Amino acid sequence: MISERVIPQYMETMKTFEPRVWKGPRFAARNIARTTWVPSCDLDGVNFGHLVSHSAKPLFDDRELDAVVDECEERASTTGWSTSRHLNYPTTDVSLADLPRTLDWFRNDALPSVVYPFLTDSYGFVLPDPRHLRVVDAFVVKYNATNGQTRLEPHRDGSIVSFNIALNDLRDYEGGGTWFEGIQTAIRSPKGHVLAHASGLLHGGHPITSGVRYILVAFVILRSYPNFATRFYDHVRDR
Ligand SMILES: O=C(O)CCC(=O)C(=O)O
Ligand SMILES: [Fe+2]
Repeated sequence: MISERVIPQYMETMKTFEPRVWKGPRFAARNIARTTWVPSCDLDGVNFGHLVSHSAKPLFDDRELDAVVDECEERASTTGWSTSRHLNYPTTDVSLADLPRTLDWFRNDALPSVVYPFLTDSYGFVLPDPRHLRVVDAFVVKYNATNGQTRLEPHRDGSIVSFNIALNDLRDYEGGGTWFEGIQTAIRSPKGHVLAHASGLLHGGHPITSGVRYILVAFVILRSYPNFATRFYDHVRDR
């Protein structure tokens, strides 16, 4: 059920997404409104926070997101979409490693100034300072109701925290969203919103019934924490 077991490669791939400069946050992370689900509980039954965290506002401009989709479609028009990058639960995707403009924006701006602060603020009960976080895989996923993949079956990612950035508008497709088995809900994320979750939660891509949905998905680990998938094990095992 765990989709990613190729952990040794993460030591190499994390270098691709390492910020060259650590910019300060764009917003004070504590001021980012968010909706949360799935309370975490430690063994004494104490809840320290929630395992799913969704920004209540867009954290990126349309211009930045449109540039990601444009570069991705431009690249896919020559080399095609990949459907074999993830072994057990493959998405139709393009790696950010193949999108130079997007990669530069992602590693040097989006991660250090927006997403990492959002994650450490959402998961302060387990994640330390943003500088310890490392993305090990990041890719643009396309769901297409008429020609291509429409869903992703429930699975668990092999990182510590996963997040996705919605790259297009909810009106561009029907259905869709990130499905969480534990709450029996698909969270439909408006353009620019960031949806983060403990990677080990059982989740999937809810089927779209019309249109096209684009998201940027990334898997995050802690630099120097070797046992990634089980970091949240006590929290996710029944969910
Ligand atoms: O479509 C989604 O919202 C989920 C995608 C996902 O879980 C993944 O790519 O690992
Ligand atoms: Fe996933």
